[in-house]
Amino acid sequence: MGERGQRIGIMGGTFDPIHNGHLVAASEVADRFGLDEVVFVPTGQPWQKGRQAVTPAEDRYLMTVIATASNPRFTVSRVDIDRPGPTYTVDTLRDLRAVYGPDAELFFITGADAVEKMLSWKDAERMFELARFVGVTRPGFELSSAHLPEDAVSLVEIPAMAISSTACRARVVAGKPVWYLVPDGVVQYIAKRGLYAG
Ligand SMILES: Nc1ncnc2c1ncn2[C@@H]1O[C@H](COP(=O)(O)OP(=O)(O)OP(=O)(O)O)[C@@H](O)[C@H]1O
Ligand SMILES: O=C(O)c1ccc[n+]([C@@H]2O[C@H](COP(=O)([O-])O)[C@@H](O)[C@H]2O)c1
Repeated sequence: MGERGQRIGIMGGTFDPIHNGHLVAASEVADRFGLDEVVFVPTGQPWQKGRQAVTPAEDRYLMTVIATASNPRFTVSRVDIDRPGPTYTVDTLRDLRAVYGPDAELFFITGADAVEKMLSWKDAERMFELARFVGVTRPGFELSSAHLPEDAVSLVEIPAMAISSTACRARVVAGKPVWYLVPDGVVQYIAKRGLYAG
């Protein structure tokens, strides 16, 4: 306390599994905004994902820890997986504000697909008051903030990573490699736990 407020990025996601697109997004925004830390926050129950079951939270959490362990500025928070019920970003931001204190500046990072849907998120108006939002480019999606409150979201172009968790899961089901799409330790964790094998 007493120091200048820390600049904290928040990278929320289902991370089923975490892939290099997530890591590049966090790294680029950290560089662009001079962030001190990026906290990766695996979701508890992602209520807007169109499928019934996601992989157990502990597996998604551990993959996120493995993927981020080598970067001194990346950390992982359990706030969303430890909170019962559907995951809402408005709650994530309240919880992380309590952790980092009133002086911290919070930057919530999302890809272009998430930016499209943001107005449908719970208490969106309140949510925009609790953090700055940063939307990053993603192949296959238009990045625009025209539908959002003015100045709520900053847009950032990042190197195009045509990777999705859906495609990674489908590759594992089909017996294809996910090397170099996800970090090495995550490839090994998926194999060790037999995730996505069908
Ligand atoms: N390749 C990518 N480039 C930029 N942003 C991405 C990329 N993949 C995911 N994101 C962003 O990361 C956040 C978390 O994404 P999520 O965990 O849902 O991954 P996903 O690949 O979109 O998953 P799925 O294919 O299962 O829907 C979202 O804000 C999403 O827009
Ligand atoms: O707050 C909401 O209502 C809300 C609705 C959909 C997604 N989110 C958050 O957006 C982030 C990316 O979500 P997803 O579903 O693309 O993995 C993650 O942190 C989610 O908790 C939040």
